[in-house]
Amino acid sequence: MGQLVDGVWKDEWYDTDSTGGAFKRDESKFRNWVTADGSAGPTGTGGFKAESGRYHLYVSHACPWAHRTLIFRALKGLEDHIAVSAVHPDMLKDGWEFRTDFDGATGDRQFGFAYLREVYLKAKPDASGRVTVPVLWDRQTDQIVSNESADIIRMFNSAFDGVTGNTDDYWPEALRDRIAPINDRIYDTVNNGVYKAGFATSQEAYDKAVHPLFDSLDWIEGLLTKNRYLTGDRITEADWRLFTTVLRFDAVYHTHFKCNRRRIIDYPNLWGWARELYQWPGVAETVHPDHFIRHYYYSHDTVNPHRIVPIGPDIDWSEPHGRG
Ligand SMILES: N[C@@H](CCC(=O)N[C@@H](CS)C(=O)NCC(=O)O)C(=O)O
Repeated sequence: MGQLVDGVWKDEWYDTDSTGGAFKRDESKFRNWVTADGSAGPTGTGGFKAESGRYHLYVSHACPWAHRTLIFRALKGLEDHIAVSAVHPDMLKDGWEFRTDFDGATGDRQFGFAYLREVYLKAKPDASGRVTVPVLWDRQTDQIVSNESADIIRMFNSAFDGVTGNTDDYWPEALRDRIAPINDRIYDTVNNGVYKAGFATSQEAYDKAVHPLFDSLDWIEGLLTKNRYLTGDRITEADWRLFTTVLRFDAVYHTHFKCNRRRIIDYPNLWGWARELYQWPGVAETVHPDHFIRHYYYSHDTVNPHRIVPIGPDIDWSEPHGRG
């Protein structure tokens, strides 16, 4: 894996020497918003009106951040309006690639590029930073709208309602004060927490990540004992943001990232909740375990140098969830 420095690709792993062994995630660099009328969103510049066929989404089926955007695309009926290209699960010295020799890896359906970094360079020839998925591309102005999944799911939640007629709302006004702090804790300790534990190169950095991770899973189990969903009886973006990490936990993070105090199936309420979300209409079709199992065990050679993909647990996601 590598990154761009002033438009030039450098094959570099995360530098954890300067941070006491701790993994620090880069800030996303493209933060514009698609809105119903093209007015500016909370960050960036305006000019990105919600229109059918105008935007293209680049994802990896391995990536939990990109997976959120695919789930919102499905929940909001955007499949016919926003096309998708999916990278190959192996992320090696050239970063994400558009090879097609893996089921579900589509190649670059817009430009026929070989590497995702070419998409970044097309938008900004002197781009610097990590080349990450997801990326939302504007075909009309030929630029990246956003590479921040948390923003993209909010755009998908409402911007295209006039195009699709789907007004389902996962960021309801009345619950925002409840959702935001739950998102913050789950982002830091769970979504990003598994990466901080897994990419740590010192015991101290690992310990600092793994304890808050399991404290949060215990706290979430408590919430789901009382409530059907994280904020009560209504499913919100907080649930979907957590789901993509939970989905990968037992097969990948438990082993590969050493998050092995408990498995998700050891938490009865969290496990039932996870099955309910998996069984939600349209969601199972967005789940590609072959991509995420292959990606993590095969791509991170500092974590798993021999690239052996372990046998993995038998998990039945279609078992009735009993959350009714
Ligand atoms: N904040 C970003 C994070 C995206 C991200 O880190 N994606 C990972 C894949 S799971 C990636 O593309 N990493 C490539 C790299 O760091 O070089 C978001 O949520 O959209």
